[in-house]
Amino acid sequence: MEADKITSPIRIGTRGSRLALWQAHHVADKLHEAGMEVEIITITTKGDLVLDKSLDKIGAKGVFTEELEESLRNGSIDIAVHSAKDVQSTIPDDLELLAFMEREKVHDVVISFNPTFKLGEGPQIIGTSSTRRRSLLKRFYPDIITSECRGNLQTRIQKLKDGQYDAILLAYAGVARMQYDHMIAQHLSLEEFIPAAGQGSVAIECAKTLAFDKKNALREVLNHNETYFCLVAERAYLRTMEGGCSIPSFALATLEDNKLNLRAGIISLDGRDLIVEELTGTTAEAEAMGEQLANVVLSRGGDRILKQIREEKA
Ligand SMILES: NCc1[nH]cc(CCC(=O)O)c1CC(=O)O
Repeated sequence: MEADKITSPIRIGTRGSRLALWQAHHVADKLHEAGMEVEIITITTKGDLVLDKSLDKIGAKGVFTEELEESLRNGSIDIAVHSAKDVQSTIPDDLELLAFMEREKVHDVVISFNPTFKLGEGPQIIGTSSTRRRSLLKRFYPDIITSECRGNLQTRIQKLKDGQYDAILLAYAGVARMQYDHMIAQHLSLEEFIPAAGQGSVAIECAKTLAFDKKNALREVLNHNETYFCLVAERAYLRTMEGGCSIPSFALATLEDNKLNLRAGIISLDGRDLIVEELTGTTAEAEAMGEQLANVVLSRGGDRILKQIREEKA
């Protein structure tokens, strides 16, 4: 079936945060350009409701995805749109990731109302809810005090405005998409702050039972091949590390001249123990590279860090 032969509107399921809606509209625009009718359906997830707990304490996997996945199963939506970073490393058997959209810049940024703010200059309180960012801050800026900062981007920026922190750390992608660029005080280097697997890309999920022709038409319009291979590698790494967002692991794949490069690692919660390894291969090896690199990281001390994190959390 060609795109122009799909007659009923594609029902796009999304969370209700402004960033989620931006992503859903981004998908809708692409499908529309390709001649498809679309409908956006907003669904509230547990991650949107429970704002007083750190993500690693809510515990359940897929706090931002569960309700959307239920809607895919019962057929009330055709596709679910997620920040790729928020999608569990293993998705349920009856669902599949249909596409990864072209990535935005992948790095983290410092957001502050003080335009001359720089990390590490004097005593500072930094808001972040990510164990990865917290651990990396402790390593590279040992004098910094980190403080929980959850909620959607608007909520976090409001907390910053209220004076709860001197600055907060966010992914550039969300900041750019919400047009908060003017509040960026510092761009963090990819050498030190390796992003979380999937950061900056939008993932499209569907039920395996979605009509074959519909899947093909959607994939054709929404998938970005280069991004796809990078995310396959990063997500294979995450899965093999037994990731989940509570583990401070990170992975960044890049593709240049048909060579896939994967840099990934893990850091202890106190920031003292950092392991970063790197691998180069072909796009056909993306999945295997992720698995292999995870095993290298595990064998070079990653298993020790994971064990220590599990003990600290227990
Ligand atoms: N877990 C929250 C989340 N999921 C995706 C993004 C940012 C945009 C992206 O990486 O696609 C964010 C916020 C952040 O980390 O700043």
